[in-house]
Amino acid sequence: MENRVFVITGAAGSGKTTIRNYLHDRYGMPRVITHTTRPPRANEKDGVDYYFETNQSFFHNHYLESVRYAGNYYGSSYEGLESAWQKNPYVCIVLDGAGAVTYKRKLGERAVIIFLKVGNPEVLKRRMEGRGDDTTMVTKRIKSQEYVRDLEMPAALIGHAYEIVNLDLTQTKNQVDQIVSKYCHPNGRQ
Ligand SMILES: Nc1nc2c(ncn2[C@@H]2O[C@H](COP(=O)(O)OP(=O)(O)O)[C@@H](O)[C@H]2O)c(=O)[nH]1
Ligand SMILES: Nc1ncnc2c1ncn2[C@@H]1O[C@H](COP(=O)(O)OP(=O)(O)O)[C@@H](O)[C@H]1O
Repeated sequence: MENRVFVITGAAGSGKTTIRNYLHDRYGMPRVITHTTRPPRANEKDGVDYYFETNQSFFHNHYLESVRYAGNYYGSSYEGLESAWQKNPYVCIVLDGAGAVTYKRKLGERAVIIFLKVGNPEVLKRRMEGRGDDTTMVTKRIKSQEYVRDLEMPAALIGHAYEIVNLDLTQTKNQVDQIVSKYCHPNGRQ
């Protein structure tokens, strides 16, 4: 059985974390935890949501890829991916658009990319506020070029990624189920 990493990408508030948690809860896929210098949100825990780093400690890790997003660093390590694959051949990770492109380029067929789209930026803003994000952070995020870039699927992924419009969550989960069923069969064969 070939290892796969389901990469969930899209703009802030598009539902990436929600779908990552769905893949974990419904299919038992381990979540690859990434590293960031962004301060934790009120409900976030170190080692669960992210490995929270300082501007110094961030650079002590060995990254498969890393990016700067809205003024903070984010990176995913080879070790994190390998250790998730040791637990299960199917794992999931949340990345920005640039990270998703790098995963596709480096991992080829082993990276299954799902781009979540929400056409209306007002809906995204409401979702970020609704989950309790700090208002100043939301304003900064929306002004960042990375946020604007991730509203659309990266050109390099067109034809190499699945796109789901995440408005109705039940429909989104059904579409995710259809994608997963192409790779994971109940009897364990691909
Ligand atoms: N390339 C890359 N992007 C990451 C990594 N970890 C998180 N991200 C992305 O960084 C962006 C900002 O994440 P976050 O601050 O948690 O905000 P959120 O998207 O509003 O939940 C999101 O697009 C995440 O998918 C990583 O290791 N590498
Ligand atoms: N289809 C949906 N309809 C309404 N709310 C949603 C939907 N998908 C996710 N949400 C909510 O929107 C907020 C942002 O989702 P989240 O998964 O944290 O996004 P991201 O990780 O992409 O920033 C959360 O409060 C989440 O519960």
